[in-house]
Amino acid sequence: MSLESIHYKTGSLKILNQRLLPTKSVYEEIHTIQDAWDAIKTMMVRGAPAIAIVGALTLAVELIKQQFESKTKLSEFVETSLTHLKTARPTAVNMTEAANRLIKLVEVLCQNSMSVEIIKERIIEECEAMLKKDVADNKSMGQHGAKVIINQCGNDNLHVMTHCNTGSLATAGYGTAIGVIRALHEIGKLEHAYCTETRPYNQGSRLTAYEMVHDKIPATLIADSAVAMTMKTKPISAVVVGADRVVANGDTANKIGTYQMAIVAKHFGIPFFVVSPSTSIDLHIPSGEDIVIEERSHDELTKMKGHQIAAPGIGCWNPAFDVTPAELITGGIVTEHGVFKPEVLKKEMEELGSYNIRKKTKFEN
Ligand SMILES: CSC[C@H]1O[C@H](OP(=O)(O)O)[C@H](O)[C@@H]1O
Repeated sequence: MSLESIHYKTGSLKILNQRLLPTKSVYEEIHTIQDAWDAIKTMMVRGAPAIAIVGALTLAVELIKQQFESKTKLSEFVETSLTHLKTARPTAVNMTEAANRLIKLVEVLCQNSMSVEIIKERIIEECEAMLKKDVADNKSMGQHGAKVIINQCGNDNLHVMTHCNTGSLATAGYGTAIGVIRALHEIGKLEHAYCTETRPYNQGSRLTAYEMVHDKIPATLIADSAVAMTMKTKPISAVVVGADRVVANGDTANKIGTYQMAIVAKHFGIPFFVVSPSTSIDLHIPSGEDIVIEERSHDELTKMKGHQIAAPGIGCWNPAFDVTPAELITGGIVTEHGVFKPEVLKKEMEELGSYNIRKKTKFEN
């Protein structure tokens, strides 16, 4: 059975409490928008696509249990709820993309002659559709990514390195960068995967290692500081990472540590791939300098499971993400529509029309 971070049926949402993995597998009920906001903020659920999907499904759960006396009241509730959810974590664009898309939908529907109840049902349908679409997009990226890695790196004996967690625990299932690793494994082309522990939240050691063992994918856990040594001494074919926000010139915000992996990969001539659904692509931001980088609690550095591991009183800086410049994404950006070089991403995505070009001129958080 595949790992699922989200258990949803109409009127009921439960999420796997990822703070307790890998030792405990506990699903928590999400009843309200504030429950979802808290779960996202405290990283009970994390991963750019999963955050947006949990946010949208929470709206669906809230809508199903409420009656609205007017279209205005319904529209106001949808907008207020989604606007709040956008504030939980600033760097990943997926929650913002979903929120803006749903707010636009309810505005358009309310201009129609539909009843409040019909509009409510349409919004719920749109939220629920995100689950299946995410898995379909991930499997499409898995195929595109596997094909491009085989084309660029050889047909077998592939050793692939990844960072953080981008699998079933970061999405509705299958994963983005880990989806490419799964696709290579499924066709017998993956010799070995290497996953970094990904300090300080340890998405790699706690979550990716858990997924690799669960799926019986041959993998080795390494310290973040062992990336260069691993690339020097092991036959690493490619590096595949996820994305929280890919911007118009291809610069990509991803988990802290991605940038230095890209620099080391460049040094060793190892192709570096970003795997990102179009829901993580924000063409409104021209380059990486304008991406808001979340800074998290110093406790994530100074404590581990509540135990003090750093001298009390030490200053800390804990950015949760960094920005990899497009020129270091040497393999390409893998999307559900295909693989694009960073320099043509904006043009290709606009031509595909798969991206809702938002009309706002100001940058969105
Ligand atoms: C497909 S998940 C994308 C992205 O999200 C993760 O961040 P976090 O665990 O803080 O939510 C990580 O940056 C992944 O690459």
